[in-house]
Amino acid sequence: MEHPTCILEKLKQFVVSDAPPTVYCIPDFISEDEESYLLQQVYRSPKTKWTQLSGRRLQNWGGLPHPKGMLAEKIPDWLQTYCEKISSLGTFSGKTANHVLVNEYKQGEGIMPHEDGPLYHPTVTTISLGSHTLLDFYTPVGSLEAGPPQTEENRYVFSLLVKPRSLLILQEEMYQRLLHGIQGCVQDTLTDKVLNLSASGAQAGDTLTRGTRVSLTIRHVPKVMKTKLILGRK
Ligand SMILES: O=C(O)CCC(=O)C(=O)O
Ligand SMILES: [Fe+2]
Repeated sequence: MEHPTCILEKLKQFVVSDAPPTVYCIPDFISEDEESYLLQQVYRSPKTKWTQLSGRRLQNWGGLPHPKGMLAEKIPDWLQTYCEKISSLGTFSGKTANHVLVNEYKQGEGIMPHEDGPLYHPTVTTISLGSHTLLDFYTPVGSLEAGPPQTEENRYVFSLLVKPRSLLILQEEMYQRLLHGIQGCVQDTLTDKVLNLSASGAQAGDTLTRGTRVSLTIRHVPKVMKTKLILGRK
């Protein structure tokens, strides 16, 4: 097998050079057949795996991350394959991803700007299925770059066009400092604020209509509990 750092070196061509360190956008990371297969598996999961939130629904695989440690649960083979494939790129400092969030956004749905936080290794990797989206980035509240006033609009800095079948990798400043979110809209009109326009074969002024997008957010949770602690027992 190739050494992970050599692979990460090869991935350098996919770095979005106008963005802060570091974001990789890797087009066609999976084939159309893999995309169909993964969608089939997502929708074949038991209904009870879904949690409905406002503006999206999700499946959590691998356990619930917790400051005291995640009680690890087995990740099904159809996801484990991709955890291993992505980890073999060297994305998690030699560790293997052990947590997957499946998010489903219907047309017009999104996710509020947020940070992924300290329970994860500071790398987030995302495989997109079914539709493109625009991932928007924001400076944190209280940083001096935006405003005043510190409205969401003033804190907005740029977007990335995330295509179906692509792999997105965020690390360092892109993970640790900026917030990310997805506007709940039906159409995206691309502007020069989309930093990976040309690399994704798009142009400012293009209008893209969203469909249902399913994303696989694949991460590594460093703190894992080996055994279940039985709390509150007398
Ligand atoms: O759907 C996406 O690409 C983003 C998901 C996300 O930000 C999260 O689950 O924390
Ligand atoms: Fe996130």
